[in-house]
Amino acid sequence: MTTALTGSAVDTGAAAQADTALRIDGVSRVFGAGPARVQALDDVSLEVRAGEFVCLLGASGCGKSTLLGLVAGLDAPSAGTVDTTGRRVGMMFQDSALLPWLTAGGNVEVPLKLRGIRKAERRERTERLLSMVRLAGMADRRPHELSGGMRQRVSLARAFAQEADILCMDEPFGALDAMTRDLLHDELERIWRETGVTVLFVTHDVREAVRLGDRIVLLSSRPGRVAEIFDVDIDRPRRIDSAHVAELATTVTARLREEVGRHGH
Ligand SMILES: Nc1ncnc2c1ncn2[C@@H]1O[C@H](COP(=O)(O)OP(=O)(O)OP(=O)(O)O)[C@@H](O)[C@H]1O
Repeated sequence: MTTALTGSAVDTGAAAQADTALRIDGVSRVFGAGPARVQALDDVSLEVRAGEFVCLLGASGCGKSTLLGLVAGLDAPSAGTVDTTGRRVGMMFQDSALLPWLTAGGNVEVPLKLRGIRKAERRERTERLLSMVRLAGMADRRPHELSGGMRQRVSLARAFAQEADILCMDEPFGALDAMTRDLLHDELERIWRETGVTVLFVTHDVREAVRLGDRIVLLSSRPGRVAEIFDVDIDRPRRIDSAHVAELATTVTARLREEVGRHGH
């Protein structure tokens, strides 16, 4: 496994199976011991199809980021297995985490550089990635010269520069205003459809999960378990303020409330 500032590339070497991109089987994760012991995840199982967009939804502290870290190979389960079927895994975080001394283009180039791609090709790919997130011509700007939304676009371009088959996204738009977030949902959906990447997207925003996901995996808290899986049977492209999205969001929210109530949060 190689771990870089921008994320990680993991290849488990397991036999790739045509349609299953990710198999999580009986996964538990315990942190600490004695009175400080926290069971973050308990017996989580989930299969994700290649090209599927799965949203992990749950209350704060239910283990969403822990599960993502296990898939990305940044952490190991206490029990159970995570099989990424030989596929490359990439990461994108809430904080754009751009390197301030590099330009937007320089930041996007980092994963390409780490993979030993030559300069001319790096430049070409970076330009393509920046236009994909509608930042063509911005390659020479430094992060402080960009708005929050633009920085997150650069981060999105850098995430796609990892050329991952499975992209783990940990609340990537959580800190953005609603309008910018809306635009980035559109961009992400478009790029996801163009690239066919498998996405595992963590959020605690129900509407965002319904807007983006093919399926929504609702996790319960303490310990994190799969409480329910919702199929999102709404035509794309979706609008976050559409009646269909609102209707399913109401159902999911009610179920989420039930889970939160059960644990006295
Ligand atoms: N390295 C660690 N050491 C000890 N406890 C940890 C560690 N990482 C996570 N935890 C605990 O495991 C539980 C799950 O944390 P995690 O960050 O995965 O939740 P989350 O659902 O992503 O939360 P949020 O939505 O607030 O980001 C929490 O109780 C957290 O305190």
